[in-house]
Amino acid sequence: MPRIAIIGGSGVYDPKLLENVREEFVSTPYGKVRVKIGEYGGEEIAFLPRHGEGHSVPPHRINYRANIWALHELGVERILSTSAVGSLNEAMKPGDFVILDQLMDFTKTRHYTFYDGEESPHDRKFVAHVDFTGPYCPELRKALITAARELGFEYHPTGTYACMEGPRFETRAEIRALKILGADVVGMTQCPEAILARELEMCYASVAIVTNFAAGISREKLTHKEVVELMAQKSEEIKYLLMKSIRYIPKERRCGCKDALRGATGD
Ligand SMILES: O=P(O)(O)O[C@H]1O[C@H](CO)[C@@H](O)[C@H]1O
Ligand SMILES: Nc1nc2[nH]cnc2c(=O)[nH]1
Repeated sequence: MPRIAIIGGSGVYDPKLLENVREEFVSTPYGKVRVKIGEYGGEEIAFLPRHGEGHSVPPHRINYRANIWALHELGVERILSTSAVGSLNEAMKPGDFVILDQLMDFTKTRHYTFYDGEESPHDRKFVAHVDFTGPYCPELRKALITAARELGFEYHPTGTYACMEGPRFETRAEIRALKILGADVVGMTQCPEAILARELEMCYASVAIVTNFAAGISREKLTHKEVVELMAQKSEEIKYLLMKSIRYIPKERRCGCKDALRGATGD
């Protein structure tokens, strides 16, 4: 049973670090999910490409609830993810790694919760308001930071991610506004992915890889091609970072993630 999962974002479509990979189809109340499960470092790791194998699913159409529910069904407690981002912070350059610690949600049409009361398509029919002060697991963040430092990568131990609806990139005015609001990087997939993991009391952290300066800061036209190309250039480093991080994840969970529902339901 995999305790740890990796969710691969743009440019991360196959679990290069896993061996003896098998596929499991997990039925969830939100649909079926195909998950790869392999071995690394003597333990089972699950892998899920959030955009599908051939990047066929755009960010606003990803079935985040099915994905996170499926990993929970498999027994996953800890999720590491990658996210390709644009940078609003001149100190965060293309190719840099940012271990996210905060996010802001500007998405519009997504499904943000498992807790729809009586309408929930499962037996968790209660109302829940989870604390999300710190959206990322401190223990997973520490593992990513330690690994990035030891590997000698260009990394930033904190960063605020603004999640936009997409699939278009931003206007110059939107980036100007996000910078005033304190965002460091911008993407399209951390919400509701991070929220849903917390709602199922799973630990979640994301390593953002800066692929470009954001609209109005970059002198070039923004292209998804550039995003995927840079992610391809970074694929070995990303693999080493994930492999090393996994070794630093404590066996015992001492973070608050595992008790996220305590007090959230009013009982
Ligand atoms: O966040 P990931 O999945 O890395 O994908 C990023 O890359 C795409 C834009 O090129 C968007 O989907 C953005 O969210
Ligand atoms: N929203 C958004 N996502 C990205 N992913 C990679 N670059 C970008 C960007 O500039 N904006």
